[in-house]
Amino acid sequence: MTKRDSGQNLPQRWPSHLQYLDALVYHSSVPAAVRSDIYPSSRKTGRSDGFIPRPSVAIRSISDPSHPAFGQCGLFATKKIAARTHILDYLGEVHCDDRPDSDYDLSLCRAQDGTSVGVDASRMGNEARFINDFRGVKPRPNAVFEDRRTAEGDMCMSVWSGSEAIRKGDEILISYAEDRHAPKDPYKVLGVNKDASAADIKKTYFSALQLARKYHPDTNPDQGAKDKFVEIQEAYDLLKDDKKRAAYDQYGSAAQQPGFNPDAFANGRNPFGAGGFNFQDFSASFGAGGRRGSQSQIFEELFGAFGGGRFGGAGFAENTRGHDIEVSVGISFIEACKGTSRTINVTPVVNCDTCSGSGLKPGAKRTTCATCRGTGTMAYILESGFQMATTCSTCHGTGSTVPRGSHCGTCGGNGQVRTKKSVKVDIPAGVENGMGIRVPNAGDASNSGKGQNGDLLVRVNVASSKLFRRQGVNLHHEARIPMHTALLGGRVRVPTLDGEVDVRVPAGTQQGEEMVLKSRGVPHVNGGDKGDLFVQFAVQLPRTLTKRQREILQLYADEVEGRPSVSRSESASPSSTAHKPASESRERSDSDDGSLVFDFPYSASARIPSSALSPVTPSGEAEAEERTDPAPPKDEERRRRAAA
Ligand SMILES: C[S@@+](CC[C@H](N)C(=O)[O-])C[C@H]1O[C@@H](n2cnc3c(N)ncnc32)[C@H](O)[C@@H]1O
Repeated sequence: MTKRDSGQNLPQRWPSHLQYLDALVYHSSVPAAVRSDIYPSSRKTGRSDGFIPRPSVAIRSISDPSHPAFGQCGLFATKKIAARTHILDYLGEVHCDDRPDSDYDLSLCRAQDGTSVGVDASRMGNEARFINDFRGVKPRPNAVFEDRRTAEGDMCMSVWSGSEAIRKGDEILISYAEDRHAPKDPYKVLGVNKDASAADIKKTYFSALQLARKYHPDTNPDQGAKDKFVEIQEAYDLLKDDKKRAAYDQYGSAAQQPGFNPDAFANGRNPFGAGGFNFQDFSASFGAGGRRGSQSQIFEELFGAFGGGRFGGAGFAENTRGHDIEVSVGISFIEACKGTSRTINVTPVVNCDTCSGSGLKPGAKRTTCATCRGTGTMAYILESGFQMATTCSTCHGTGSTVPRGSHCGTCGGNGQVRTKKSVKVDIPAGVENGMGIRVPNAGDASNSGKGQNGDLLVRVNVASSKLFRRQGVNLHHEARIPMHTALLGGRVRVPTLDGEVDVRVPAGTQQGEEMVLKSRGVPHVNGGDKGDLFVQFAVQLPRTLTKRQREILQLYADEVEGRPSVSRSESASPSSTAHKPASESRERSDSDDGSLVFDFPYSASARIPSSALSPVTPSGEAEAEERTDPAPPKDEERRRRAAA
């Protein structure tokens, strides 16, 4: 079974467009050989044995603006989870194709033939897909990934609590930067010292051959044994080659990745070239070239600022840069049109003032990091098949750790703390809903304390307006005018961004006709001319009429329809022009069917002359230059309507 019955027992907040899984699903990109390697049971149905019907977790929205995944979701403990406890499996689509755009693509394992196998939960998965990375949220993760074989022998990635219990209500946070599939330390695998001679290594290898044979796939069908055999072989292959060994000694496991270029690595560039890393940058949406580096930079879409780790999408250079902080601000429609500013409170990671970022008590010294052996980097494999080095999560790229008892009392040895800061953000006129502003360097300090700060990314939510509808830089306003103003002409008060103006309504204005108030719209966000304000007339018909109004209109109707109206005209107002016999006040014309009809009683011009539209106002003046009308009814059509 791969999917729950739709709508049944789905976790709360499970997105309706995603398929919920009970077990891993195998994508067609997984070759048969790899499939039998990682999925020997080939069960068609049935649960993965790691599935817990009601995991002790719940998906919740992240409502804290200082959380780097603000606005997204995270996974939280609904009850206390004891230390080193299996929480749930990371389920999704097992695949071997490239998924560089997926933020939910985890490295599952490397098949025996070296094929990189991923599990992608972007389209389907379970609660585990909502687990966020710890960086920018907490100083350390409280959960770990552990790849394992299920009872049936299928490969699977599980999430376990770490060395401490997870409290009820805590967010489950993991480090996506570690790669459990990176090659292991070859010295440790063979059990030799770092300074062992080539002869010693060879000797150890051959004496370990006995052990290796025990693990040879031909003699031991167990998958764990196969892995062990490959491990020993790979360790020896590396250490027997002087060049490879020297590179490993210098750069750690990153040097074991295909295509590794030590020169590029040494220069701080991506040592594996550009291929495969689909690192997105914020695209400057307004005007060519963007404005990165200016005080505030506009970008069209916020992307997950999640950098590095198991998921595709980040480049090597990102490792030295601090995390971006994402926040949202709400502004009014008018503020968006005219520009505004906001002071935003953030709590970025900064270097500790007490120890100047060293993490040490005065006089104490750091020791070489045991995890990365001082390189500050760890390797991991992208689903694209490329591999990359990333910051060591133990020493955060510094290559060293603080000995017990030597920690700085303020930062606890991290060298960094979170601090409250207020950042003034200028929001330019013309900003549209959902756009973002980048404030360079206002994000977290880099893990190593040496790289560039991350940025502050401010998403702007613009409230809608009751008066205006916005289309790009143009505004639209519906001006309601009474029937008599439409018929006889008059004035209407129209709101603009700079206050109300009086606009002259020409006699004979039709429902839906528009006039344009030039340059009364919104400025382009990157400068340039303002748009226009389109005023559309909505003619309001009275719902009730007085007796006198009814009589006047009846006279009008009689005239239009060519009926004699003698008796009624006696009771109508003597001043009314409608008293005149229809034949005197109206041109007559013959209809197609031979009956007599009267033309519409005033001249409805298709275009209102601009002179007629010049508004006169004490508070402002708007020049209406153009007008677009619905096609005027043809004579024939008018006659038909009148006859009807
Ligand atoms: C596996 S998903 C985690 C679940 C995600 N928050 C959601 O609601 O679907 C990974 C994505 O979450 C976001 N994310 C998770 N942890 C983050 C962190 N520490 N900093 C920034 N973004 C993070 C990034 O957008 C990343 O691409």
